[in-house]
Amino acid sequence: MIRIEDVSHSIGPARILHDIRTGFPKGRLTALIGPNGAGKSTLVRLVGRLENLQSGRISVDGHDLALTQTLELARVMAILGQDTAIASRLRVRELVAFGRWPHHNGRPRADDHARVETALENFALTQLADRFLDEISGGQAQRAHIAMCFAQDTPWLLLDEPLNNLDMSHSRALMQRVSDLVRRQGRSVVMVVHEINYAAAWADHIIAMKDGRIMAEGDPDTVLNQRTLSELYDADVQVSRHQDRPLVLHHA
Ligand SMILES: Nc1ncnc2c1ncn2[C@@H]1O[C@H](COP(=O)(O)OP(=O)(O)OP(=O)(O)O)[C@@H](O)[C@H]1O
Repeated sequence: MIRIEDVSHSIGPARILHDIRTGFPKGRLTALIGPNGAGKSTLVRLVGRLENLQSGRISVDGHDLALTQTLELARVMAILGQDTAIASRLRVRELVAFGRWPHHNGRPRADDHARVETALENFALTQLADRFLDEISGGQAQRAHIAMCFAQDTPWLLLDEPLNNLDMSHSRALMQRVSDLVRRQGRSVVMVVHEINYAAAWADHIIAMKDGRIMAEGDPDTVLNQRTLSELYDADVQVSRHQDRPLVLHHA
């Protein structure tokens, strides 16, 4: 479990997170939802240690994040940030291979190469593996970054808006793959999602954030109701059902 205790965060005079106390359950797919600016990315970045913790405590499977070595953390947790614009003169295969670094420290073995090829295949990137990142589309580049996270082969995956730029079929394929990781391999995934029905269809646990606070958390049936969602997004929504899961309708 990832435990988050009394975490507050400020940027300059602005308070971004207010005393967050929550947990991401182990072996589950957790979706973080909420309007733009709610603090979802900031929370994910703090958990992934891309941002320094200013107050409170975060622990991953009992290990205090503040006391964990970077290499050790990279074997436990892979993180896909929102800012994926890295060196564009890198080929797709080279980017995905970075995911193996925490395991081989610069000396890849046959198993590392095999896992890179599997990740490329899983995200339909084999044909693009020798292309440079600035020679592929935004959605293809997004898939390459996700493939790098998968190649890292960690018990925890933190994905900040992984569906960005993905078309419907690749979005569904990603959700299926993530769900497989959770259900068949017992991994734990936390993802920020804007497309609420992906959370409704696939998540085990949902955390709804607004204005730097947690507004609701629980299983999809608990969180995805008309009252909570209307308040969360300041918009009228209807909640129906499809295949025994909530289906959120927000077409005026
Ligand atoms: N570098 C920064 N300087 C000042 N304010 C920032 C900075 N980064 C984020 N913020 C502010 O922090 C708040 C939370 O941002 P954050 O990116 O965590 O929200 P979010 O819920 O992930 O939003 P989105 O859904 O739009 O990605 C916002 O009000 C944002 O304007």
